[in-house]
Amino acid sequence: MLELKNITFKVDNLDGKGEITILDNVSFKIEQGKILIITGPNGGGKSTLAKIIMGIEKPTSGQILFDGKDVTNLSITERARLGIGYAFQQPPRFKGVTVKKLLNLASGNKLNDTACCEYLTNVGLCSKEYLKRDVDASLSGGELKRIEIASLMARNPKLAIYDEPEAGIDLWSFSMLVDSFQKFKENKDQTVVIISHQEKIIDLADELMIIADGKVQNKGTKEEIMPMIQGKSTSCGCPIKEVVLTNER
Ligand SMILES: Nc1ncnc2c1ncn2[C@@H]1O[C@H](COP(=O)(O)OP(=O)(O)OP(=O)(O)O)[C@@H](O)[C@H]1O
Repeated sequence: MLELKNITFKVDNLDGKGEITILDNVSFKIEQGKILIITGPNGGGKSTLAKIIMGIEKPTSGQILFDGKDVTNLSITERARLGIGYAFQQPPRFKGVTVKKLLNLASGNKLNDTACCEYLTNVGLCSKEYLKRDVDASLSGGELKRIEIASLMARNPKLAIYDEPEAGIDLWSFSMLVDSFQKFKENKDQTVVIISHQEKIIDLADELMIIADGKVQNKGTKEEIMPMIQGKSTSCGCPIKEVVLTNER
C-alpha cells in the first residue's frame, strides 16, 4: 500500500557551503493492514521520513507510491484526501477551535458528545469538559498530544502515522493508548506507522525498522530485528540498545 523508492533528503549547510544528507537512499514497503514500528537513535531521520510521507517535506530525490499511485509531487492536502494522516511529534495548537470541533473536522462527520468521548477515552481523556476547551496554550503538553492522537483516530485514514505517541504521556494514559493500538492490530483495517522508542509499542510491530544515520539499518519482524539490535553500537558509540529500551515503563 505504501512504497518508498530511494528517498534522499538533503538540506543546505548553515554556513552556505555544501549540503547535509538527512535521509540517504531510503527504500521500503508496507503492506495493507500491517503495523510498522520505526525506531532508532535520536536524530537518525525518523520524523523527517514521516514528514516526507505526509508531504510536509519534499524529498531531494526518490519516489513515493501510495496504493500504486505516485504521490511524490502531491501536496499535504492531496495526500490527506487519498487517505494519509499524520500525528505530529510536537502537535500544533489551534486557537479558537474547541476539542469537539477538532474531532468533528478530523472525522468529517458531526459527532455527538458520546462519540467524541470514546475517541478521548482511547487516549485516557474521558471528561466531557475537554470537549469545550480550546486547543490552545491552556492545554498541557500531554493533553495536547493526546488530543492530537485522538483526532487522528477520529480521522481514521487508510494510512495513519504516529510520531512518538508516547512523548509526554503519563503511565495510565500510555497504557490505554497501547490498548487502542492493540485494537488496530486485531482489526487489520488500517495500516499504521508508529515512530517510537517504547518497548511496549515495539511489541505491537508486524514489522520493525531501524533508522540510523539517515539510512534503513534493518527491517524485519520484531523477532528478527530485536536480537540484532542488542548490544550493537551506532556510529557515535551510543548503544542502540539503550535508545530502544531505556524508556521502558
Ligand atoms: N530542515 C533541516 N535543516 C537542518 N537539519 C535538519 C532539518 N531537518 C532535520 N534536520 C536534522 O536531521 C536529523 C534527523 O532529524 P529527525 O527529526 O528526522 O530525527 P529523529 O530520528 O526523528 O530524532 P528523534 O528520535 O530525536 O525524534 C537531525 O539531526 C536534525 O537536526
